[in-house]
Amino acid sequence: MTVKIGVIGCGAIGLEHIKRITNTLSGGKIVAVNDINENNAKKIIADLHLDAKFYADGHELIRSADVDAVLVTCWGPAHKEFVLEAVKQKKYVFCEKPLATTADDCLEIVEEEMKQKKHLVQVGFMRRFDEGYVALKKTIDEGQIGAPLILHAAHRNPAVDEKYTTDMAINDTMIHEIDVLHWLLDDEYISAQVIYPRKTGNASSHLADPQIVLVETKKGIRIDVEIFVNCKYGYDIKCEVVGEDGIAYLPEPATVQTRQKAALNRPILMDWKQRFIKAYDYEIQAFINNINKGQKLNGPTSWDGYAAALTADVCVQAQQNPGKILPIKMKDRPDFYK
Ligand SMILES: NC(=O)C1=CN([C@@H]2O[C@H](COP(=O)(O)OP(=O)(O)OC[C@H]3O[C@@H](n4cnc5c(N)ncnc54)[C@H](O)[C@@H]3O)[C@@H](O)[C@H]2O)C=CC1
Ligand SMILES: O=C1[C@H](O)[C@H](O)[C@@H](O)[C@H](O)[C@H]1O
Repeated sequence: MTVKIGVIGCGAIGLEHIKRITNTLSGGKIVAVNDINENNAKKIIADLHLDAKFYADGHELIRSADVDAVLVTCWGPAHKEFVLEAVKQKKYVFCEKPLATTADDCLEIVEEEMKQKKHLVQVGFMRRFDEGYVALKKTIDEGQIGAPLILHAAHRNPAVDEKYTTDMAINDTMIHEIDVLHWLLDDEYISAQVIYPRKTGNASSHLADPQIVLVETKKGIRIDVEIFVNCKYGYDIKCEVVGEDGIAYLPEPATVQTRQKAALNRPILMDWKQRFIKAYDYEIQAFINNINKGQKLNGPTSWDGYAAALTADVCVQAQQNPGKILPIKMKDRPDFYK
């Protein structure tokens, strides 16, 4: 069977996913696209020679009998309405992070999905599908470094534009660490604290950059996440887990090392689209395969979307109260999501 897919939001990542489904992955076909920028959406249909229909209304796309599953890749504040509609129509939906912009909105989606008694939602936290993070989790789960005690992480972008704001460092950027680290450690967060080092001269006047977020987990693990979105040198993601018997590191992307002109060189990626390109492929292929085989979705769920949004909400409050340690109080996970 081929999964007939409709895409809502044909911007940067929407186009990436349309290309991968059309040219790289198997079992899926783009049959419908929507975007408030109609011309851009129609240009993608033409440029990629898609056998797809443009829908002026995302909700109509979701309700169409020609669409089996929906990709929500539009602007974050518009995610909730489309995910909720898809769930109500009993359609599978892959929603790029964030699931919704507030924890309460995520809970509305959780409630609706439980009402449907079927796992219909996968959230685009692709690092859980990244080979490096999967290998790092295997090392930890096998006890190779003993009990994890401390985790150091860094999320560095070469630069961001003027529209990027201090809170986006949490709810747009660090949200990846928020989701992947508690999955990696099989643990839950209990508090968050934000501190601000000396500001880089390469950041806009309105933006606090870099930032350090300190998180404690239920097991007592202490996590520090550096977010530095104007680091200039590259798109660089770090994760170091300090255990009682050793240390484990997130593998660096495979790049060729050269020795020339009295220097040792290894290129560093500059673009998130390249750094996690296989993880994006794996997450979307898993979504398609599970639908095709009638299997339960095995990616991040609506509940994971809620957990990330709630943690991000507290981290944003911690940004506004520098140095203050704020509690993270998560609702109990329903059996439906265990
Ligand atoms: N998983 C990942 O690594 C990444 C995830 N993202 C997420 O994907 C989403 C989109 O990000 P980008 O593609 O970078 O943004 P973008 O701004 O390039 O594209 C967003 C598209 O959505 C359209 N749009 C906005 N509101 C809409 C609405 N109500 N209905 C239909 N279309 C609408 C815009 O016209 C635009 O074409 C965001 O939630 C972002 O957080 C973005 C980059 C990487
Ligand atoms: O989701 C993303 C990208 O994947 C990058 O990891 C972040 O740096 C970026 O801010 C965000 O849009």
